[in-house]
Amino acid sequence: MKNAELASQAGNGPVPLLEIDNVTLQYKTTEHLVTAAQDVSFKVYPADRYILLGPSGCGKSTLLKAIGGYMKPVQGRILLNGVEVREPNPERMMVFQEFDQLLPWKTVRENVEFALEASGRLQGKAAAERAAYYIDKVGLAKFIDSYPHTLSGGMKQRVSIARGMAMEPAVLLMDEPFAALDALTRRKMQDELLRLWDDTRFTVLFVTHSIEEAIRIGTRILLLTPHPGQVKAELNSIPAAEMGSASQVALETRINDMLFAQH
Ligand SMILES: Nc1ncnc2c1ncn2[C@@H]1O[C@H](COP(=O)(O)OP(=O)(O)OP(=O)(O)O)[C@@H](O)[C@H]1O
Repeated sequence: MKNAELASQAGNGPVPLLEIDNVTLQYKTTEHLVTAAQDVSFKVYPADRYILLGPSGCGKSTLLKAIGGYMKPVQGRILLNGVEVREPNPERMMVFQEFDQLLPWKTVRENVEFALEASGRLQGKAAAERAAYYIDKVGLAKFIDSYPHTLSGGMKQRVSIARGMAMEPAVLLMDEPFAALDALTRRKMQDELLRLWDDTRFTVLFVTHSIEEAIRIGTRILLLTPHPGQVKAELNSIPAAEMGSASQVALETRINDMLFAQH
């Protein structure tokens, strides 16, 4: 039996899927030691849409990299299902902001299949079927045999999301995935992500510096202080039906005040 199940049976309440426990992250360059995040703790539960929100340079991407297993904490631990994260793994798939995450010489279908096969997740017919399923989910069935250079930025980003979701990771890590899109496409992609989530209830950890995006996408929002990032607060977002209402404005104002408060 897994540790998480044991803890749950011991009556310790809901068990986090992901636990960031007192984590400090640093970069060592030849001249400097940069502390990107300091003593950060938070917990992500299954089916959370968990947002890391904070000003530029507060260490959001660095935290995501460490959760992805690309960087080791100098202090603290990162646990997925009770097991310490030590290296990258398909259980923690990343989707980045850049549009050039796809292999240009492979079609949409081949890009998604390749990730499944190279990671050892699925092979052959099973990989092809899984790829087609998620490409359809992101509305690109008609473009399954197209090459990336023939797609718009938003479409390429959809392929990256399909590729991440096709791995059916324990947690999908998204680093400002819509930041480089125009406002209209960005809004459409946000709605699409929420529709996908309604369908499959995956767990997502999403980095943004847009307060509006955090409220729209998130169920819970972690506010980080300016560099080096420390936890300022953790807030619940509002239900989708309240977007555009006075409660959205109130939450935006509250977050804004907290992010720009001096203490
Ligand atoms: N490879 C690196 N080497 C040295 N310092 C780095 C490196 N990457 C990031 N940093 C520093 O770590 C700090 C946190 O950077 P990070 O990219 O995690 O912030 P962020 O909150 O994601 O910012 P943004 O919203 O602008 O993307 C910054 O001070 C940055 O300069």
